[in-house]
Amino acid sequence: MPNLVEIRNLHFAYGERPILSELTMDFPRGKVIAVMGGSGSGKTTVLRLIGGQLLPQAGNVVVDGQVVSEMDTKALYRMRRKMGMLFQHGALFTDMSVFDNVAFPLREHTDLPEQLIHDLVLMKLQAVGLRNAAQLKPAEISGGMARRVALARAIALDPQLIMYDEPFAGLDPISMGMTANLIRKLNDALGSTTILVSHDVHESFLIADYVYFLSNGKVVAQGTPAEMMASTDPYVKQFVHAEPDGPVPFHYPGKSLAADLGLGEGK
Ligand SMILES: Nc1ncnc2c1ncn2[C@@H]1O[C@H](COP(=O)(O)OP(=O)(O)OP(=O)(O)O)[C@@H](O)[C@H]1O
Repeated sequence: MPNLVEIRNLHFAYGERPILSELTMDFPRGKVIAVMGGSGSGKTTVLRLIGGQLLPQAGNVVVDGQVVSEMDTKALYRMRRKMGMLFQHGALFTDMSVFDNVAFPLREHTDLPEQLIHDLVLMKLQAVGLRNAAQLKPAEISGGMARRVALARAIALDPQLIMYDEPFAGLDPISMGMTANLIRKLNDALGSTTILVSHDVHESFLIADYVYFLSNGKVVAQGTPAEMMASTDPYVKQFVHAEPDGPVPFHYPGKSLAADLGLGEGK
């Protein structure tokens, strides 16, 4: 199967509230795929469905040929071991050194001897340029460095699939560029597949092979970054060129301000 992950005709609702509908997406092996869209468009929900933390009401998520909703607990656990995740605000353990943070998944999920864990951790830290920071505590390094440590931790088990949720959030431009390059380099070095949830167009387009745009729980546009840059679709244009006005409304849907102020106009 050329795709490591496939989503087919998926519907998902939180209780009564529909979040994703008729969602079909492909995540080909070896590629970096960006999932973009405005706040609340359902991007994080897609990651949770792929990780099996949420189950769809209809349709399927297939990971490495297996339907996630049909997996038993053991199979789910096996699958998750092959996934590295870097969550939004994915914090480091503050009372542990950089070294111990990266060693954590190895100690938790494997029976490898401590000497081997030591070497593996140093290799991961070397890959993110922080081998010499191994003994520092998270409070002693910058925000950009902390993000790189979190990256090293996410790839500690050499995952087949790496999922990042807003990895650039809160970073300065230099750290952002560095993190983006690392995401691409780590994907290629590990021969893995990367799903990158972000609303940062510049960084995502630099490293992604393919881009999906979500709006209101649906794919509204997809293609290579170059295709998206050239797109005349109003949604894509608004997003790519950061235009404040367009198909994406600024206001959360509901009553009009006039109605709320009791001015009687509309609802
Ligand atoms: N546990 C939950 N229960 C009910 N609704 C939820 C829950 N988690 C998220 N939602 C809603 O689902 C919608 C999609 O959320 P999701 O986090 O997937 O969006 P997102 O595209 O990742 O947004 P952002 O970029 O702001 O993180 C939002 O409207 C959110 O309010």
